[in-house]
This record gives sequence, structure tokens and C-alpha cells, in this order.
Amino acid sequence: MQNIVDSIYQEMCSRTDRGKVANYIPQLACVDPNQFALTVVTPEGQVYSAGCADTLFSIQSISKVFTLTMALGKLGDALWARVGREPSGDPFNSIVQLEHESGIPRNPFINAGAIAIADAIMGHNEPKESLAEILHFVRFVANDDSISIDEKVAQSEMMTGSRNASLAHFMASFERLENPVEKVLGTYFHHCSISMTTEQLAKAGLFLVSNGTNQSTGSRVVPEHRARRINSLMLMCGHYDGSGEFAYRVGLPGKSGVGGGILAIAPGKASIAVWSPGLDKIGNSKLGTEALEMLVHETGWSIFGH
Ligand SMILES: NC(=O)CC[C@H](N)C(=O)O
Repeated sequence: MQNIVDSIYQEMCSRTDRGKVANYIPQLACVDPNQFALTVVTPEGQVYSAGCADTLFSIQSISKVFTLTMALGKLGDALWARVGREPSGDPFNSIVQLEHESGIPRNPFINAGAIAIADAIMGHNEPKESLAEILHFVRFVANDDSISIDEKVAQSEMMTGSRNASLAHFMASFERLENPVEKVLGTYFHHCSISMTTEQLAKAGLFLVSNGTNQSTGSRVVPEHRARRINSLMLMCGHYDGSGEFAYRVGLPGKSGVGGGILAIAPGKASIAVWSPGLDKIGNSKLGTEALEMLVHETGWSIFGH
């Protein structure tokens, strides 16, 4: 496995078209696009890494996997009255569907859906309490208490977050949010601003590899049926309007973020985190996708076979 990971890293180093870093969040625009990291972790916790696998990056929308998991734990199936579970076929920050669907977002991974999930997690708590809870959960699944939020990124998002504010206000106009818009956005921006390394992120995905249990620590995170469903949502919706393309090329449940990270789950085989800040036109990591494409080609890990 280490040879495969190393050869993917070598290949990615030689690629010149690396996509473009997200610039609508100023703090992300300063990230050096020439960085690349790949980590594969087996269910037992064996780690294979190449590149800058201990460099922290902004996990952005990948955090939505963790908030969805928490919201399902809190609300169970009642969550589905607040958010759908169909692919959107629209950009991650699109507002058009929201009007047709009366303020109920298509799925938990587009921005509107994740904002609704943040509201659901909050109950009637303050953002600070909710964020402490989210961070606690992420640290638990990653088995790493050093994980934290990059306050600079959060402030940067807050200052340029007009689109997300529009989405939240639009949902509020349909009375879909229980908490004040500003508080929900505060929670949302901050959980998107969690920083992790590919090693931490890959470990955090382990519970989705082994039917809800992190085998390396022995802790059950979610029941088996829930892990299966989170994986299906990742496959169908995890890359926004690029989800079909990702399923075609990689064939694994995956979740991308505009920080350039992707978490991919090969059920029963491995949790994989890849990071390269340059994005394709849709906003998914360009080299990250190419690296995963290479990995499934080498390993046959696509859920659809070789
Ligand atoms: N696709 C993403 O990673 C988007 C998340 C980002 N925080 C935003 O709201 O725009």
C-alpha cells in the first residue's frame, strides 16, 4: 500500500494543471496551491501517507459529514422533515431550488442543507455550546484531541458570507429555522473552519468504513444502518453537481470541501483523505479527484468493482 500511495504522490507532483484555489473566502485564497497530501488508513488503523500529511488545512464542507452524523443521532428520522436526501444537480451555494421546494434544502451537503443541519444540532443552545459539541464529536471520531477551529478562516467566511446569509434568511422566511439566522450562520461558518491534516481526517472517517464502528479504537459511533445511509448520501450528493462525475471516475462515497480536501470511504477496506487546494470548476479538488481515480485503479476499491 505504501508503494501505491508513494507512486500516486509522485505522479501528482508532476502534474502542472492543479486547478484554482477558492478565492471567495480570502483566507483560503492565500493557501499555496502546490501542496499535496494523501493518507490511507485501514480499518485496524494502519496509516499510509505521502506528501504533507501533517499539514493542517481547512476541511470546509467535509465537516458536513460529521454534522449530519450528529444531527441524525439527535433527531433520527425526524431530521428528514427539515432536509431532503436527493442530489441537487446545482452548485453548492445555489438558491434556486430552495424557492421551488419551500425552503427545504435538497440534501444535507449543499450549503443550505448544512445550514439547516447546524440549526437542528443547535436545539436551543448558543453557537458556542454547539461548536464545543461538534468539536468534541470530531475529536472523538478522529481519536485526536488536538483538532480545533481556525478562527481566522471563520472570520474570513463571516465577512464574505453574503450568499450563505441569503440562503439562511430565505429558509427563515419559510420558517424553516428554529434559531436566529446570525447564530445558525455562526455555527455553520465555524464548523466549516475546522482544520485537520489528511491523517486526522482519514482516521475520522474510519467509522464509515466498518459499519459504524471505529475498529482501531473499538468504539461504536453509529448503528450499522446509519453508516450505510451516510455513505449513500456521500456517494449521491458529496460532490454537489459533480457527484455523478465523481461516482463515474472514482466510485466511492466521498465528500469534498472548498479547502481542497476530499474524504473518501472504501467500505471494509480503508478511509482515504486527500488534499490539494486547487479546485475544478465545480469546486472539488482537482488533483484530489485525480489521485483517488488512480488509487481505485490500483486497488480495485471502487464499490462497483475493477
Ligand atoms: N463547498 C464548500 O466547502 C463550501 C463551504 C463554505 N464554508 C461555504 O459556505 O461556502
